[in-house]
Amino acid sequence: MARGAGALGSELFRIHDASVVRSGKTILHVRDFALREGEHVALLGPNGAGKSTFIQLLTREVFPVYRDEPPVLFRGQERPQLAEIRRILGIVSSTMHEQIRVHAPSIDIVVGGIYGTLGLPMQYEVTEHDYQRALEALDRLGIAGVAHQDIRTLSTGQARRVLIARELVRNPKVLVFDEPCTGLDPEGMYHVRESMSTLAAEGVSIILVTHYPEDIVPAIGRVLLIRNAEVYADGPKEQMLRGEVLSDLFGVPLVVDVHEGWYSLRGAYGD
Ligand SMILES: Nc1ncnc2c1ncn2[C@@H]1O[C@H](COP(=O)(O)OP(=O)(O)OP(=O)(O)O)[C@@H](O)[C@H]1O
Repeated sequence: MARGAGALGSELFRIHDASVVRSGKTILHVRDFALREGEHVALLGPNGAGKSTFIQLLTREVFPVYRDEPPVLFRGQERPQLAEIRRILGIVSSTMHEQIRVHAPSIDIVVGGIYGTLGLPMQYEVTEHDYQRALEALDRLGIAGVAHQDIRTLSTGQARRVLIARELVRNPKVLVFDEPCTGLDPEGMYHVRESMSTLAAEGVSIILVTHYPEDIVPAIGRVLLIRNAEVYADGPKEQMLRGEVLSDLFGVPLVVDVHEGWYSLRGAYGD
């Protein structure tokens, strides 16, 4: 199995022979998958392939069909505490961005990440230490300067980074980026991809879910291709992100261009 570059820590997740069934239909089957601390992986595939279901298997939001041998393990445990998973794993998604309708300083949104609320928590007393942690998280992403600015007045790229900081504030070991560039303009995409690169370099494991090779930052060395409820291929990026492989995955003729570790995809019209 391919691994990302750099020293890898202990095993975080293992899936073996896991099937998720809905309405009598298998919507995902995973034969073998393991992720170690510090490893980065991208899940790429068409709409409805099973990518989100894969993530929900890891976060235990969906459960596989029962087998005597447990199909999903977290740090070797069959029944981990959900709070333990939540402590080490953060999720950044475009849908969360859509939920931000309040006018609030960015730092309050980040402090909310400590308590699991969207803005400042009502039932807890926020401490000076919480604000300090929030400021550090914003600073890691290069946007400490917007801490006291209303999140609704930020550019899309800045606002998305505030949401990344909201996850980062709990110091997760793994960050899931679920279609993180959906709805962003080029400035937003640039900064979100840059943030993924920065965090990967700092040793946070990145699990990226995407439809686009452009999101797969150079630090991510391993790609799982998901199609028709199965892991169609799992291996080094250089082997997975090839024109003929992706043409087969998406069912249309595609060409892949590579420039200094960044990949892009275009249609092979008339080729
Ligand atoms: N409760 C359910 N009952 C029946 N089918 C379901 C149910 N939940 C999900 N599915 C189906 O399972 C399949 C996999 O869904 P999933 O959301 O994991 O795909 P995805 O690869 O994340 O798609 P997208 O790229 O569009 O987000 C889809 O075809 C979906 O319609």
